[in-house]
This record gives sequence, C-alpha cells and structure tokens, in this order.
Amino acid sequence: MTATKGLEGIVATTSSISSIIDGVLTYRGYNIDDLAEYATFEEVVYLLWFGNLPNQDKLSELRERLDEYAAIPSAVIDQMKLYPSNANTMAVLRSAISALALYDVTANDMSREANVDKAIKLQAQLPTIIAAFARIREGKEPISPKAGHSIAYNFLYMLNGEEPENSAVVAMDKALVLHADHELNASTFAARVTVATLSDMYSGVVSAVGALKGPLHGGANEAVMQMLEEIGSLNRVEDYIQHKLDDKEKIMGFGHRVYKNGDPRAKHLQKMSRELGNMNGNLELYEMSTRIEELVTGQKGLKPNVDFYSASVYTMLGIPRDLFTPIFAISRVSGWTAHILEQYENNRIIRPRAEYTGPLSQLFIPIQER
Ligand SMILES: CC(=O)SCCNC(=O)CCNC(=O)[C@H](O)C(C)(C)COP(=O)(O)OP(=O)(O)OC[C@H]1O[C@@H](n2cnc3c(N)ncnc32)[C@H](O)[C@@H]1OP(=O)(O)O
Ligand SMILES: O=C([O-])CC(=O)C(=O)O
Repeated sequence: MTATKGLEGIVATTSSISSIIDGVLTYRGYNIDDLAEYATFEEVVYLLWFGNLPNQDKLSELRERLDEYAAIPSAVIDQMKLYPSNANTMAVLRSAISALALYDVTANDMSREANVDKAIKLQAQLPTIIAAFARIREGKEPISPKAGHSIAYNFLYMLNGEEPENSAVVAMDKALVLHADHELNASTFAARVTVATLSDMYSGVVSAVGALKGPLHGGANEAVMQMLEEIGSLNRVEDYIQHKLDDKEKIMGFGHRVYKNGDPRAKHLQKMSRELGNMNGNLELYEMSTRIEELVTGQKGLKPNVDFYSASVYTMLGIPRDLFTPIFAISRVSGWTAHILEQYENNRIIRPRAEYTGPLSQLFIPIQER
C-alpha cells in the first residue's frame, strides 16, 4: 500500500453534479460561463439539487419555500447574542448550524423528502445567521429576511438594514453562482465522508464548514484581502510580492489542485472587480490585484483561483473581510447539500486505508520499568 499525499489524482466517487474536464467547469453539464452570465443563484441551486434547470413555476415554488424557511429560531439568535463579539465568523457559523439542528424535529429523519426539505432550510438560513451575527456583534438587532426577494438581495438587506443597490445585488448573485459547487473539493469531500456514515445532513454541513474555514480552501479569500490591506497601495505591490516569492512563501489566492492553466471562475470575478472599481470611482484594489497577478503568474506560472478577485469584489461591495468565507458558505451550501443528497442515494461508507510508517514489533514494557 502506497499513500498519495493529499489524495492527488485519486478518483474517490462518481458524481453527476459538477465536472472539471480539461479545465472546463460545468454544473450538471452547463458551462459555468453561461451560468455566470445568464442564471440566477436560485436557478443554480435548483439545478444542483434536482439535476435540471427549473421552469418559472418550479423556480417560484422554490423561492417561496426559501422565503418560508429564511427566519431562524429565536433561540438560535439568543445563543448568538452570547457568543463573544470577536468570535471567528466561520466558528460562529459552524456553531449556529449545529444549534439549528437542535430545533429541527426532522434533523434525523433520513427520508429523501425530509432531506430535500433540510437542504432548503440550510440554504435559506445560512445568510440569515451570518447577517444576524454581523449585526449582533455591533450591538444592533438582527433584521428579519424580506419575502419575495433573492438570497443575494436579502443577505445584503439583512446585513446593512437598507435596500441594496441593484448593481450590488447583481454582483452578489453572480458571486454566489460562481462559488456554488466544485466537484470533490475538500469541504464537499468532508461533507460526503460525514454523511456516508449515515449521519444527518446538519452534521455533514458542519463538517463542510469546518473544512471550508481553512486558508488553503475557502479561507483564502480573507487571506487575500489581508494581503491587499498589508500592501496598502499600488506602488508597494512589487516589493511586497517579490519578498514573498524570494522567501518561497505562498501567495494566497493562487494555485489550484485541479486547474493548472487557470480557474475559469477567476476571469468573471476579475471583470466584476474592474466594474465595481469603475462604478466606485476607485480602481486601486483592482489594479493592485492585477499587478500581483502579473508578478505571480510571470515568475511562478501560478494563476489566480476563485478566491483571488473575490476579495476585492466583496470589499468594494462594502462587506467586512471576515464575512468573505461565510459568504462562500452561503453559496457552497447548495453544492454540499446536493452532494449529501447524492451520497445518500447511493451510499457506501467512505473508509480508505493509511500506509503505516510507524515502528513495528514493539516490545511492551510495563509502566514501572519505562
Ligand atoms: C476555493 C479554493 O479552495 S481555491 C484554493 C484556495 N487556496 C489558496 O489560494 C491558498 C494558496 N494556494 C495553495 O496553497 C495551493 O495552491 C493549493 C492548496 C490551492 C493547492 O495545493 P496543492 O495541489 O497541494 O499544490 P502544491 O502545493 O502541490 O503546489 C505545487 C507547487 O506550487 C507551489 N505553490 C502552490 N500554490 C502556491 C501559492 N499560492 N504561492 C506560491 N507557491 C505555490 C507549491 O509550493 C509547490 O511548489 P514546489 O513544487 O516547489 O513544492
Ligand atoms: O476544488 C477545490 O479544490 C477548491 C475550489 O476551487 C473550490 O472548492 O471551489
């Protein structure tokens, strides 16, 4: 038995949800470029869960159910008020999702119908949790979701307490589409491993949130923004990046296990970053980002991944840095739950082997003689 570090190149499951073939990403066979251009996030959510694009009636039905579930139990809000105001936002999300499970009487109902219902609840409630905590930590009351609006609209509305600009809603919606699913990434794999023991959907999503939090995965978008903040201005980019490259340090937002010729989502986020910069009359973050890309791609051949330009996009939408990874989760919970449903449909426990590298044939020595 020989281990493959990081399971690189190992095909661990079959899936019909999303594919990455020759650098092209599709959800259920639809190219991400078309979905980013033409689909709303709710259409994508339906597509991921049910395998086909909804007609108007099916979409309206889904949107009504999302509206119905978007409020979270007051007990969960009360608990969040007890969390430290400086708590890590992904840790808050992880804890609040665990708490939601306690108030869902169907949490352990393993029927397909109950699980689809839980997927809708989780998709509807994650934005509410994140917006609520962002307000609670500032001593403000959470704002209830508004029926009849998209997830993108409602998240911005609940976060800021005012009607969001249409351009902001469009940008947020596109970012959600772009992050919704990505084959067997680390957090999706974590979700599938958890539910393959026939544990419940909430447990799968809690595992996934834990995996997404790390800076080598979803947490990279916050690390990118931290780097942009540290650099501070366009004229300091070159020095900063050159030092990092000379010291063989990682540049966050670059590289990818699967894409070696570039992440197809990055160009959409780059365009959004430029457009928002133009709209705000301040292109500095966009220009700093493109200069970083020139240097890192030029010297290391590494291309930006989905997390790189999303950092400047979210900042230009006025979102605090530590909500970037939770926003990734608002989108990716659609993919996680689609994969959980797929895992349940054709389940076998996931239990690979380890190549043992420790000592063998040890002689046991009683404690008094050690
Ligand atoms: C949504 C997402 O999860 S997208 C990924 C988000 N994560 C990041 O942006 C963090 C920065 N990037 C990375 O850490 C990595 O590229 C990962 C985790 C994305 C992929 O990791 P792996 O597939 O294991 O890549 P691996 O480490 O084998 O990289 C190959 C080589 O490129 C280097 N490399 C990879 N990424 C970077 C980077 N961002 N900066 C500098 N060098 C890098 C590695 O050091 C390695 O060099 P070596 O061959 O001299 O040792
Ligand atoms: O697929 C991966 O390894 C990481 C990624 O880009 C994602 O989860 O969107």
